[in-house]
Amino acid sequence: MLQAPAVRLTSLTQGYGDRRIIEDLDLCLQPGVTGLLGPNGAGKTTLLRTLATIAPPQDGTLEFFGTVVRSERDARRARRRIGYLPQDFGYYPAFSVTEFVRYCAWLREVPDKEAGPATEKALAAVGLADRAPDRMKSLSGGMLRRAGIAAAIVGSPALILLDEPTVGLDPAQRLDFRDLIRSLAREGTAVLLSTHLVEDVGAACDTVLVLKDGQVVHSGPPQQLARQAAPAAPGDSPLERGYMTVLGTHRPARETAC
Ligand SMILES: Nc1ncnc2c1ncn2[C@@H]1O[C@H](COP(=O)(O)OP(=O)(O)OP(=O)(O)O)[C@@H](O)[C@H]1O
Repeated sequence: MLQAPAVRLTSLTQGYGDRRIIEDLDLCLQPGVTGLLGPNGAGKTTLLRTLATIAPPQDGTLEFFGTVVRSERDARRARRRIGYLPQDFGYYPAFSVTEFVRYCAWLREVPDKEAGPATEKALAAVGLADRAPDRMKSLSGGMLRRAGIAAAIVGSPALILLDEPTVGLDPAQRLDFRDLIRSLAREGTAVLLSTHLVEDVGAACDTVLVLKDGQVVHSGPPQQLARQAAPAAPGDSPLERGYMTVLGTHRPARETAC
């Protein structure tokens, strides 16, 4: 039997008040790493917040692992399986790194017995085991970001939403981060990675979505995006040129991968 996709959006409309940011969007996410590229203001964060069930859709259907979200109760149930790293995440400065990640595990209702080992595992995965007892306020910007990544992956959620997770990471940590999300994907996790770093997408993603004005204008493997590159398109790599090319042409394409 075919497995239900991690996420299925049908005719999603989302915005702020009367302002529509995303309109009539269909989208399907499978296990693996999906990169989400798009210019500033394209609607990436709006999409991630919707998938994190922070803001209910203005219209359309949101489905996780085959179950449609129809109520706050459904949303809460879905949230147990979703790890989310917002672009700007809040934390109590006086919390230790362990307390912060454990608190995020508690918010996601990771069972008490599992929360301790899961916290240790998540901190080890982002290379922060040695800073576990330190206060959050003592971390550097890149370390804070890694603590946020640990909070998103703690308890092994089946769907992980990451909003610009590699901002502030040094090159070695970015390479480790790519390894981390690839290994999560191998275990069957669906990872949605919103980023402006095209090379992260080329190195770590199975699929790339390009969002422009709230519409998916390209969907497919990174190699396919690279093949779109027009000879005169700006960029330092085929993938960057392909990205710039599809942004320039803006052909709305329905995402129908599953
Ligand atoms: N809370 C809000 N209230 C009103 N408008 C908002 C709000 N948050 C975002 N917007 C608007 O929604 C649009 C999409 O913003 P969003 O943050 O989703 O884009 P993005 O693709 O994540 O951009 P960036 O790459 O700059 O992070 C923008 O025009 C933005 O001004």
